[in-house]
Amino acid sequence: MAERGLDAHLVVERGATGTGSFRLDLRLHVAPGETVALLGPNGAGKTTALRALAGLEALSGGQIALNGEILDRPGTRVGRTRAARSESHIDGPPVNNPDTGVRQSSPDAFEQGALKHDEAKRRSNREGIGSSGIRGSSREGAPGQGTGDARSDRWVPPEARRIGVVFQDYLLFPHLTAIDNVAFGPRRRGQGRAESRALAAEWLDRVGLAEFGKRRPKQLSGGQAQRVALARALATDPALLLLDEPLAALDARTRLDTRAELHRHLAGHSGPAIVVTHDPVDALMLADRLVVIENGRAVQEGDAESVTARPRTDYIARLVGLNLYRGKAEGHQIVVGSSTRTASGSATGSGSRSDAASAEPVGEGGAAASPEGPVVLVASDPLEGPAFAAFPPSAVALYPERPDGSPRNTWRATVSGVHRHGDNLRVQLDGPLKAAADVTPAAAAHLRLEPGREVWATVKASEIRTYPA
Ligand SMILES: Nc1ncnc2c1ncn2[C@@H]1O[C@H](COP(=O)(O)OP(=O)(O)OP(=O)(O)O)[C@@H](O)[C@H]1O
Repeated sequence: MAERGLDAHLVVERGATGTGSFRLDLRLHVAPGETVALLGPNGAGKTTALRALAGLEALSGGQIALNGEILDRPGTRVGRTRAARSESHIDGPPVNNPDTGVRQSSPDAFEQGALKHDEAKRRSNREGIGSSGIRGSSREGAPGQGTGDARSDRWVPPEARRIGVVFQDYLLFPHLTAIDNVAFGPRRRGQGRAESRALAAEWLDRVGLAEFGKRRPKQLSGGQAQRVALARALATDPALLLLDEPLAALDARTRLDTRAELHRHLAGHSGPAIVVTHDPVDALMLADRLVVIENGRAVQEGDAESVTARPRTDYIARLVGLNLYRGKAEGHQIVVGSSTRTASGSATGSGSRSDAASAEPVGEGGAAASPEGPVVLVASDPLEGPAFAAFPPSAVALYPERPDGSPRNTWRATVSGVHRHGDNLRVQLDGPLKAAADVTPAAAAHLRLEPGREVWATVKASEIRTYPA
């Protein structure tokens, strides 16, 4: 039986474009009713992944299956057809796809995109892609049946994919009213005008905008426009919902309300959903599972609790606000650092560790390996082998002099930067263990914290979390 939900292996390769090359290689399995957050730094490939799923960018390899139907699968005879269709989607104004809500900045851009898309379709048809967009004869295998290396090339164009997309800038058609924006998708899918408008009215009501149907996008607030965009995506009853930074353009207050509402709608959506976000709070609130991507690959995935409790890369550590180091654990000790020299004033409990394994600390603020050598941290929980050690900036205490009766982890550090962090100040520390520490403004004044100032830093063993690397 065909697998329900999304089952995708997205491989997108971009050759050198003057700014270097990029390869996305990402496996995504999203169950019906499940929401996955795609998180990652700028340029990680999140938008590329969404575009590939929506059909705006052709895969170079792998395949996309939605409820068992293959939407994109480059075959072994990749030739002009794929090149032609990818070129038509990547360049110029993005392809207009009213069903999926693809970006367009003006009616002109909309028309140009539509024309370009029509031309691409004509070209595809000439080259053997039928109106369903599925290329391949029975000789090449039935739909959905992979045949190992001799795979058939299959492609379902964006407008034929049952996918709803909400982009961060809402992408409503500016010349259409809210209700016509929402009705556009059902209309395109062949429903009558009255029926489409009735459905649109129902969806506007569901997102709390029953009274706003006659307004044009520029007469709506950011939060309202976002809700119209969501209604528009949901009105087509999509099998897959894609949301690209759905809350990014909203102010803090609207964001809070809209997030809660979006969460409700996602809970009511029976298909798989993917939310791209930079914001860990959005990810934690909206998603059942997080997939963190860096450089086009998944570096960590799991539920919010496991990812935030045990970050495995510097990016995730920053996201959740932890100091993170990679090293080698020997019982309660974990050796972090890149050379074998022990820095004076490093964490107590460290002798000269000439046997220390080379280890690479990853630290808050992009810390590199300490040039001063390894540091031995002492943690409450014992562990053996390659390990991560993590602690929050709030666990670091700073002193002008070495404190008496020091906790197990005490080291001398130099302040390299100070900036506001909520009600406190976040202090970047250089030295044998690069770290971030949070202090109150009063403590910062008392310690006269400024770049170049030498201080003593401590962390209790019970505050250091260790886990296998
Ligand atoms: N049309 C394009 N042509 C060539 N390279 C591109 C194109 N669009 C994006 N890229 C490159 O592909 C890589 C992935 O970009 P993508 O937009 O998917 O990242 P992202 O994770 O969504 O980033 P952000 O968070 O900044 O939106 C980047 O290196 C980017 O420079």
